[in-house]
Amino acid sequence: MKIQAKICGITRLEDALSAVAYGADALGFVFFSGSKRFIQPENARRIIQNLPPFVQTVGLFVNESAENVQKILATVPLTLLQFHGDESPTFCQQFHRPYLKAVRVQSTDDMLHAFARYPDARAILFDAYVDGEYGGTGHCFDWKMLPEKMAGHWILSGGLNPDNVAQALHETGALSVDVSSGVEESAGVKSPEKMRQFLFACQSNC
Ligand SMILES: O=C(O)c1ccccc1NCC(=O)[C@H](O)[C@H](O)COP(=O)(O)O
Repeated sequence: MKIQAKICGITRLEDALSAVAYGADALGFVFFSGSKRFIQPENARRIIQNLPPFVQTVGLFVNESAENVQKILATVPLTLLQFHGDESPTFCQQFHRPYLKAVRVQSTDDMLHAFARYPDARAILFDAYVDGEYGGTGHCFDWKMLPEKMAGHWILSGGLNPDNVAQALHETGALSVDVSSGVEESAGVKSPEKMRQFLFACQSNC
């Protein structure tokens, strides 16, 4: 099975084009003003307009107001929404768009409950829990916490990089991965070489 990979925290067109050239399936745009990778909606729109048509464009939100999510949706052609805060199922559903729900993992129960709580999510994204931070931390969670059987689609995230992604895929059986800081030169600036290595490792895992 082909491993699907999302490169998150895109802020520059050249990074988006490199990621796609190396085989990324999805690009993430962070609309959370507390992030070092925040992108203005107009800039995200300009980048997305220059992408080939079949690349998924993921808009990432953290406890944003519904009004602001709607405003961003009116400007930016997003194919998927990613809710990375404490959003309720009702909140996530109201936009009538496919969505991912991120869970910052502290226990196996957290993961099992997420599938029950967000049954209509396209996938649950499992990320590391770091106190006081919502994401993009560069930390892994303990993959041993992953349950034997998942109730739906899921994405492995948190602290992945070119050096550990093959091992992560091998140990967890993940079919979809997400990375941000592990393929960066500095916050919000991606490294073409790290993205190439990361995506090559994913593709070699088929
Ligand atoms: O990337 C951010 O700055 C960020 C900030 C607040 C909430 C979520 C954020 N990123 C979400 C992602 O999907 C990241 O790719 C995910 O957290 C993994 O990040 P990393 O451990 O740096 O690979």
